[in-house]
Amino acid sequence: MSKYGTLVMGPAGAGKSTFCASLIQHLQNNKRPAFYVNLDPAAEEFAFEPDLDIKDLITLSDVMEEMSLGPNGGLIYCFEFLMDNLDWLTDPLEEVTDEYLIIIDMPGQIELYTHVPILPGLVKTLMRGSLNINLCAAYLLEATFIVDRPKFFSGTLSAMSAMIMLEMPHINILSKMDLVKGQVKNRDLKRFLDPDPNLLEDDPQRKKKGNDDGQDEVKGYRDPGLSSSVMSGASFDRLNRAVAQLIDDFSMVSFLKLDVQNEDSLGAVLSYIDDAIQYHEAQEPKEPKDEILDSAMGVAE
Ligand SMILES: Nc1nc2c(ncn2[C@@H]2O[C@H](COP(=O)(O)OP(=O)(O)OP(=O)(O)O)[C@@H](O)[C@H]2O)c(=O)[nH]1
Ligand SMILES: [Mg+2]
Repeated sequence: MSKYGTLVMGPAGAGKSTFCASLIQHLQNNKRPAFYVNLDPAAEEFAFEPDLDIKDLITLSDVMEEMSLGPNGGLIYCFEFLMDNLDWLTDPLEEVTDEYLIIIDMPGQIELYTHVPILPGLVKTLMRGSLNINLCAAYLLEATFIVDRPKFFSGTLSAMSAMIMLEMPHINILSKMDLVKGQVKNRDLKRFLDPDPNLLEDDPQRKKKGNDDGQDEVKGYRDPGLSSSVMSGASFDRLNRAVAQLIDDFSMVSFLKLDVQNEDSLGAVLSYIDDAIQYHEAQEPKEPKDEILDSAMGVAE
């Protein structure tokens, strides 16, 4: 029997848990079951109670207190502990049947997705061996990043880094679209959904900074603040262009739009996840048949 799931990842506050909750609600509205796994050992509140919660195994606050670690070191410790106790995760997942969408809510510490080699091992356990879950990564980046173009490319680079490190079906999502509604023209938005390195050349902020720099030079004064002295110089521009070019050369990252308040938007993202994991191919056409039979026999729902 196959199993199906999505691993919801992305930087801190990108909207991962909100997306998980909205997706579960959307699945329920469409009579599809979800199995919700929380792997964030610091998460406190949930719109839907997780079916499996890492806090029943280990909590970040206990680790920080008992091991005298900070939040990031503590999180890595929690994941190492999880990897040493994988039965806690794999045993209940063995029981999950193929109609379920397993939704795994991850923490937001970016080092987990970039350079700590824990996630590839976890993904391998979930996707191979006896569990054999058809798993798709859903990497969220919040749409407000598009206001600051260098920041957008830096976020896109982290998405690409996760794609390369995890080697699994992967979709990237621009979350919190409601926050940029009306602020970006559709034509411009397309250049973010399919990242265009020329966005940096056309950056209104850069042009403005350029002018500001010019004035500073005339006055022989430079603001000692980090943002103007380091983050707007020619080398910073060159670095950003190199990052954008790298992303373009790999041609791997494109984004889907997500507005969690909008059922159509959730439905569209879900259909990409379903396609990536081939969910529908495996489903027995039992429900429609039952419905036809029921209606033929005059059985009320
Ligand atoms: N306007 C708006 N706010 C959102 C949306 N999604 C999440 N938020 C808010 O953004 C904040 C972070 O949302 P979470 O869902 O907790 O984000 P997360 O990625 O799970 O955060 P961490 O687990 O801490 O990394 C919360 O205050 C949410 O209410 C959205 O689609 N639109
Ligand atoms: Mg969260």
